[in-house]
Amino acid sequence: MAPKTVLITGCSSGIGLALAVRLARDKQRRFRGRSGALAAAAGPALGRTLEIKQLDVCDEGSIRACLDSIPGRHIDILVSNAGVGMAGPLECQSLAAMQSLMDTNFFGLVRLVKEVLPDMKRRRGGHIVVISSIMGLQGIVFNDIYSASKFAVEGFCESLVVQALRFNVAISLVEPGPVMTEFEMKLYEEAERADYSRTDPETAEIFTNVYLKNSRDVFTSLGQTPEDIAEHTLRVIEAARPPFRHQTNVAYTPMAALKHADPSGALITDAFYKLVFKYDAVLRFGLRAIRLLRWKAQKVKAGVRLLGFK
Ligand SMILES: NC(=O)C1=CN([C@@H]2O[C@H](COP(=O)(O)OP(=O)(O)OC[C@H]3O[C@@H](n4cnc5c(N)ncnc54)[C@H](OP(=O)(O)O)[C@@H]3O)[C@@H](O)[C@H]2O)C=CC1
Ligand SMILES: CC1=C(/C=C/C(C)=C/C=C/C(C)=C/C=O)C(C)(C)CCC1
Repeated sequence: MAPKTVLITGCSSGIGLALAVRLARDKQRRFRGRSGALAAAAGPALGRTLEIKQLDVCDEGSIRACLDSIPGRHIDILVSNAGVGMAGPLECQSLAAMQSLMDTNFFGLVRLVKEVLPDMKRRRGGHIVVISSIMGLQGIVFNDIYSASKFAVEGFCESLVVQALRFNVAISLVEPGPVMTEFEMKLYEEAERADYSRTDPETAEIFTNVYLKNSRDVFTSLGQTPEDIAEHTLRVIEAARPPFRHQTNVAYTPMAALKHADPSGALITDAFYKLVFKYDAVLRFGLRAIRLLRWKAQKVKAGVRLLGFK
């Protein structure tokens, strides 16, 4: 099988970086890629199965220049990963910042697909893999704009997939829950800088003392590594019949199921309300228990390695 050309956006850190490194180091050398800035992590794969390119998903010219530099503009797999986060009370966020987030997370994908899909349709083959989020299926308190951007991504792909299939082009949405990357750190840094005088004291208190505190615990207890997401994405890429949706974190599957179990929306809204405002002690206890179990599991794994079993 000839190696496949993969274009991954947003490779300077996090999921994009882990995926680019994973594909470039594929033992069977099935992938050839061009991506963002990641020379340091690429090691010996650089220049052989990995090439680095500048690409701004908010700039059509930059996308076109990147594609034009690829022989025959031939891309087998596009991984649309570039994205930014935003969390906090709506009143504290400027419209310009919201529009910029939509421009990256949603229109960035649209710009890429507009450039790549016609070539894939002509060739009657290709795969567009989109790093969406569990928040593209269910909103989470104080993530109003970010979640809206991922809902837009999901709606766009859901509409497009049927037409694409007619041309033998697959579309897949990868839907991670929390992942431990710079994404999380950037959110906390922004929260430190935010001007909470733009909202009422009660909302500010809920965001900083309830949401942010629990969110940190959620990331440490339920968060996946970017390498985990790279493995999940690889499985989606390798599949003989790629799934349209793929959730990476089983802890979040009940959340999405609850939404669809009750079309009125009462079940899921009520569950979230209670988790945030009523049973937060239970939530914290549960998260602590999960952290402890994960820590124990790591120790066991390390012990097994030490004994030479792996
Ligand atoms: N971390 C998480 O908890 C989750 C993340 N996701 C999604 O995963 C994707 C990757 O995020 P993650 O790895 O966590 O975060 P990181 O912040 O580590 O990585 C984001 C990447 O996107 C790039 N990027 C941002 N804007 C642009 C742009 N205009 N053009 C090109 N590249 C850009 C960044 O590059 P640079 O900084 O150089 O601009 C960076 O390489 C995002 O789409 C995010 O929404 C989904 C679920 C959970
Ligand atoms: C589950 C849960 C919470 C937080 C979830 C978070 C913080 C999820 C983050 C997901 C991300 C970052 C997805 C990125 O695309 C709360 C509201 C604290 C309390 C209620 C239960």
